[in-house]
Amino acid sequence: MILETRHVTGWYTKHAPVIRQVNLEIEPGKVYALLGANGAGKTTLLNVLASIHGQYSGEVRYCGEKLTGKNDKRVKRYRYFIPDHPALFDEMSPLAFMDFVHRLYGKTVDSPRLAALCETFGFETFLHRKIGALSLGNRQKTALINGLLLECPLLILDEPLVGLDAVAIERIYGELRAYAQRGNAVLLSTHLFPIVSRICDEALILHQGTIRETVAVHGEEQVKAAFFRVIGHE
Ligand SMILES: Nc1ncnc2c1ncn2[C@@H]1O[C@H](COP(=O)(O)OP(=O)(O)OP(=O)(O)O)[C@@H](O)[C@H]1O
Repeated sequence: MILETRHVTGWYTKHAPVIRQVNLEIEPGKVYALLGANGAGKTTLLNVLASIHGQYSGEVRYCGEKLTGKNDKRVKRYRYFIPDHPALFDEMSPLAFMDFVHRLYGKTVDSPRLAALCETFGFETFLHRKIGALSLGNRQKTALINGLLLECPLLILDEPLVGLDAVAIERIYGELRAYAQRGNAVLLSTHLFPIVSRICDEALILHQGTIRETVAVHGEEQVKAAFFRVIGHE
């Protein structure tokens, strides 16, 4: 098991939890979708799993190792997290940023793989520009390419398609599927059913802070129906 949680309850204000009793099992080889209405608690849960939000009770374990809370340095062995608005350094180039993050993770950039990913995402010409001058989509590509290159056992993505063009969306579908097939796992939050039906094996439906249902994905309509049934809408 790459990631396992037991009874995770998280809050911003004590006595007012926004996620409750979350039990998850993330296995290698699979892509998972985290679905939920606005305010369901998706970002909070992903932040807890990534060891960015420390106000929680219960257990978060990566490969059997229990996290101690916020900023547990050991998580770098296990996960890379791309938030919905990734914090990048505007003065750096994407290449310098990737190099910097790889060093934090005790790794070096795999140049041939970087070249291949740049070609996949049409990113070659942006690699040496200033991040601060990049478009929204190209900033997102910087974070995504970096995450794919780091190849941590778990890649966590909060709404990964924001800002991407149609070509990049098709390409990221392929890259994320391949990422899991290499023995890793992907956990992504989304509001978009096409990504779920195209690349996800399981959908975790979060409603009012609780995982109400975990469904094996067999198609867009099936996931949509499960989602609306859980959240109580047609
Ligand atoms: N920094 C914060 N301080 C206090 N409350 C917060 C904070 N961030 C989120 N919340 C609250 O926690 C709850 C869950 O929010 P969260 O952002 O995790 O939901 P979400 O499912 O990611 O929503 P969305 O789909 O809109 O991005 C909401 O009620 C929100 O108002």
